[in-house]
Amino acid sequence: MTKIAIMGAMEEEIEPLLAHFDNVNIVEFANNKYYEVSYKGVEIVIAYSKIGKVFASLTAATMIEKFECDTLLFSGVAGGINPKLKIGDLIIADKLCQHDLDITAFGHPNGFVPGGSVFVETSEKLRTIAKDVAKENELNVIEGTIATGDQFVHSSERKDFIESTFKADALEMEGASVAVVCDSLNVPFFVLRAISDSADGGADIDFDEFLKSSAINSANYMIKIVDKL
Ligand SMILES: Nc1ncnc2c(CN3C[C@H](CCSCCOCCO)[C@@H](O)C3)c[nH]c12
Repeated sequence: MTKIAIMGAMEEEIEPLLAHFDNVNIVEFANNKYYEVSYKGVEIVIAYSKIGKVFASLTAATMIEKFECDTLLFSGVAGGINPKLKIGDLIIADKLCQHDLDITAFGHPNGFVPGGSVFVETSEKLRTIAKDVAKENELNVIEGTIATGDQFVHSSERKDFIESTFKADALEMEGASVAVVCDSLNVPFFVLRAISDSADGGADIDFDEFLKSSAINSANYMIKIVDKL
C-alpha cells in the first residue's frame, strides 16, 4: 500500500497543501510536526522541514524510516536561473546537486565527495506523471537541474557560479539533500518548485513578495499530481 510523503521547507510551502485535507492527525517528533491525512484511500504524511539541507535531510529520513513512506514529493519555491523561468513559473527537477559542497582543494569537482555523485536523478516515473498532468491542465512547466546550497542566493556572482558550474536552471536550499536521502533509501522522489525570485540583487525583496503566491502555484500542481498516483 503506497504511503506518500509530501515535504516543504517552510510553513508557507505546506499550508496550501494542508488546506486540501481535513481530519489531520499531528505527530510531534524530533522538534517537528508531521501531519497525517488520508486522501482518496491513500495515506499521506505532510511536513515542512525548516530551512536548509540538514533539516531537510532529517525530515526526509524521518518520513521514510519512521512513517514508512515509500514515495516522497517535495513542493516549494526556488530562485530562478534559467531566463525562461519567470516568477510563479514551475520547474520539475530531473536531477539535483549541492552547489556549496566543495573539496576542490583535493582535485574533486564542485559538488562531489567520495562515495557520492555530483548529480542525483529524480524518479522518471513520477516526472512522467507530472508532465502528463501539466499537459492535461495546460500548465507551462520546465524540466531541469536544481542546485541546492545552505545559503539564500542574492547576488549575480553566486548565481553565475552556480549556473556555469552545474548548468543549473533553478536553486534552493533543500532539494539535493532530500535527493541523497531518498536515493540512498531507494525511495522514488520528485521535486517541484515555483519561482519566487531571480536569486540576484533583488532576490530578498521578490522572495518576500512572491513566496506565498508561488508556494500556492506549486501546491496546486502537486495536489493534481497526487490525484494521479
Ligand atoms: N534566492 C534563493 N536562494 C536560495 N533558496 C531560495 C528559495 C527556496 N527556499 C526558500 C527559503 C529561503 C530561505 S531564507 C527565507 C527567509 O526567512 C524569513 C524568516 O526570517 C529556503 O527554504 C529555500 C527561493 N529563493 C531562493
